[in-house]
Amino acid sequence: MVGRFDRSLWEAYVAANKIFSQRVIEVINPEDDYVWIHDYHLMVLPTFLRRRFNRLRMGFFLHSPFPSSEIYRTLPVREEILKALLNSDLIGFHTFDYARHFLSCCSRMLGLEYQSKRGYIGLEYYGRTVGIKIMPVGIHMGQIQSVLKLADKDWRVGELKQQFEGKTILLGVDDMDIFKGINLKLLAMEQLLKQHPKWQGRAILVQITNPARGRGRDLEEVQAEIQESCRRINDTFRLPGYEPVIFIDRPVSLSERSAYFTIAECVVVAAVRDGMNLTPYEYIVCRQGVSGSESSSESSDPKKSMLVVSEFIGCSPSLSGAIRVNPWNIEATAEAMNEAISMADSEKQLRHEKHYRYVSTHDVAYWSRSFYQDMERTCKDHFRRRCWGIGLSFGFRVVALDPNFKKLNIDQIESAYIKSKNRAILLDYDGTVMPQTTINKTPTQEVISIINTLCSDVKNTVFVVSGRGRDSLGTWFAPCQKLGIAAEHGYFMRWSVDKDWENCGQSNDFGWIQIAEPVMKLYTEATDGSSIEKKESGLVWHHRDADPGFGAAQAKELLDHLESVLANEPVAVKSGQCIVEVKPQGISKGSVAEKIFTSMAESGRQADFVLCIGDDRSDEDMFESIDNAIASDILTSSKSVFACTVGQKPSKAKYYLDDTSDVINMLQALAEASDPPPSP
Ligand SMILES: O=P(O)(O)OC[C@H]1O[C@H](O[C@H]2O[C@H](CO)[C@@H](O)[C@H](O)[C@H]2O)[C@H](O)[C@@H](O)[C@@H]1O
Repeated sequence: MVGRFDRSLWEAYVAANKIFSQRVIEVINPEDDYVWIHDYHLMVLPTFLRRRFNRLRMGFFLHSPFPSSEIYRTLPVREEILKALLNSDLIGFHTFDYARHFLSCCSRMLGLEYQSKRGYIGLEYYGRTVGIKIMPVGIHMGQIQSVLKLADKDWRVGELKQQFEGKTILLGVDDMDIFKGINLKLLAMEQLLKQHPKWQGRAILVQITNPARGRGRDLEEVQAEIQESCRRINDTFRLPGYEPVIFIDRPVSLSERSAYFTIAECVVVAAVRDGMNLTPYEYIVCRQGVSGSESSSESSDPKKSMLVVSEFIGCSPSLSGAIRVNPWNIEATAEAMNEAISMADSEKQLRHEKHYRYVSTHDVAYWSRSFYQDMERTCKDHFRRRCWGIGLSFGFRVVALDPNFKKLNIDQIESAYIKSKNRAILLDYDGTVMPQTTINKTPTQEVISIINTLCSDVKNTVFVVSGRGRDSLGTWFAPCQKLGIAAEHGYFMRWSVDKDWENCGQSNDFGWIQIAEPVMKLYTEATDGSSIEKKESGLVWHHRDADPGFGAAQAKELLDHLESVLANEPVAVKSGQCIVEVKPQGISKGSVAEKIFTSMAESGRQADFVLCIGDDRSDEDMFESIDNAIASDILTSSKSVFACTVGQKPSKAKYYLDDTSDVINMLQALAEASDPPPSP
C-alpha cells in the first residue's frame, strides 16, 4: 500500500527538529564552532539554526539516497525541505547520483542552477554559495583491525573452517528491512544451484540478518517470504551433511561477523536501495586480516576477496572490482554469483588488492577530514560578509553580501543626481525595465513617460543599451525622440530619433553564420521548446520554454560546441538568461558605454554622474567599462557613479536593486528630480 502524506507527521518531524535545534543552540559557540548535521532525521534543522545564527558554519550530510526529481516532486513539502537544506553551507552526498538528483530538484523546484568552479560544485543562493560535496563515507579501520586481533574471533574462525570444510561460502550480512533484498538474494542462490548444478553440495549461502528494528505489515510479508524461500531451497537441495542456506537471525557481534567474513569466498549484497552499505568494506578489511592474528587465514598467503553488489547501493560506484548487478534480475545475479566463486585466484587477488587500497585509505577519518576542509573553504568569507535573514517559516534564508555591495539607496542617488551637471544614464532593457516573465515586451506607458522626462532634462544623456534588434527597439521607443539606442549589444547605435543608425561592427564577414546555424538547428531539434532568433548581426538560441534542467544542460553543451567550431571566426559566443548568443567580435555593451563616455568628454561635457543598470552577463561589460573609463580619465572618479545590477548576485556592480519594479521606482524618483525641458 502506498502511504499518503500525513501532515501531522510532518509537523511532528518539524517539532522534533526544533527541539533538537534548541539543544544545539545551548551548547554551541556560533563564532568558533562548526556544526555538522547528519542524515534524513534532521533535514530541516539547518533552518532553525540559521534563523538563530546568520553566520553559523554549518554542514549537512545525507547518509540515505536522495530520490530522483520525478519521485521527490510528489512530496507536498518538497520546497520546504530543499530550502531548509540550503540554509547549510555544505551539503554532502555519498554518490554523484544522489547529488545530481538533489541539484536537479533545486533547478526544477527552486529555479537554482549549480556551477562547477575548479572542481567544486556550488549553488548560488541569495548571495551565499552553498557547496555540494560528493564523498562516500568509509569504515573505522582501527576498530575493525582491533576486532581482528581478538582471540575469540580466531577461535570462531577455526570452528567455522571446520564446520564448512570443503565448501564454498557465499555470505550475506544485512539488517532485516524491506529494502535489503534478502529474498531476491535467496532466489538468486536457488537459481545458481539450478543453473549450475556443480555447486549443489558445495556452495552455501550463509545469510546473517540483524533483527528488525521496525514493524509493520510490509516487513512481516518480507519475513514470511524469506522463511518460505529458505525452507524450499533447503528441502530441494539438502544432502547429507549439506544445507545450501544457513539463515542466522540473531544479533551477531562484530567479532563473530569478522570470523564469517574471514571464511567467505564472496559477499553478496542485493539491496534494492541503500544510502551506502559498508558491509563490502568490512569484508575486504577482514579478508586482508592483520598481522598479529593467529588465525591461519591471516597468513602471508596472497589475499583474495570477491563481491557481488547491487547497483542500487551507495558503495557500488567505489567498488570497481565488484560484480555489479540489478538484484531484481534473479538470473543475472545467479550468474554473477557463479562468476565470482569460479573466478581464477589471481584475478580475485588483483581485485582484492585494488579494493583494499581504496577502502584502507578512504576510511571514516579521511571522509570527515575532507568534509571539514570543504566546510572551512566554503565558509571562509562568512565573517567578512554582511548578512541578514529574511522570510518566514521555511521561506527563511540568509542574504549574504560582500561589504562593498549595497542596495541602491534612492535618496543617495537622487541627491547626487540633483548636484550633477552632465549625466550619463545607461539602461538595459530585458530584465531591467522589462520583467523577464512578461510576454508582451512592449514598454509600458509608465516606462515611456519616465524615459521621456529623463531625456528632456538637458543635463542628461540617456541610452537604452540592449541585445535586442534595432527594429523592435526603434518602434517601441519611437515616442522618446531624444533617447539614444544601442541595439544588438551596440552593433547599431543611434543618438536620437532624428539621427541615423551607426553601424559599429568592425567586419562585414558573416560567413560564420553558415557554421553556427546548422549547429544551433541541431540543438533546436534535439531540445523541445527551444528556438533560434536571427538578428542582423547575430544568432541567438533560446531555451526559456524548454525543460529547465535539459535546456540548461544543452545550453552549456551548445556554448562549448559553438566555441570550438567558431574558434577561428571573428565572433564571440556568450550565454545569458536562457540564451546562447553568437555576436561579432568587439561588440559589447562595454564598448557602447565607453563610446558614450568618450563622446560626452570630447564635447566638453564629461559625465559627473553615471547610472548604469542591467541584469544579465552582457551588462557586466558595461560595469567593467566604467572602471576602465575612470582609469583612463574619460570619467572622473567620484561618488556619483552608480553601477547597479538587478537581483542580488555576484556582479562587478557596486549596487543592486531587487527587481524591475525597484528600477522603475528609482527612475521615477530621478524623473521627478529632473529639470523641465527648456521653453521653446
Ligand atoms: O540586453 P537585453 O535588453 O537584456 O536583451 C537581451 C536579450 O533579450 C531577448 O531575450 C530575452 O527575452 C526573451 C523573451 O522575449 C527570453 O526568452 C530570453 O530568455 C531573454 O534573454 C532577445 O530575444 C535577445 O536577442 C537579447 O539578446
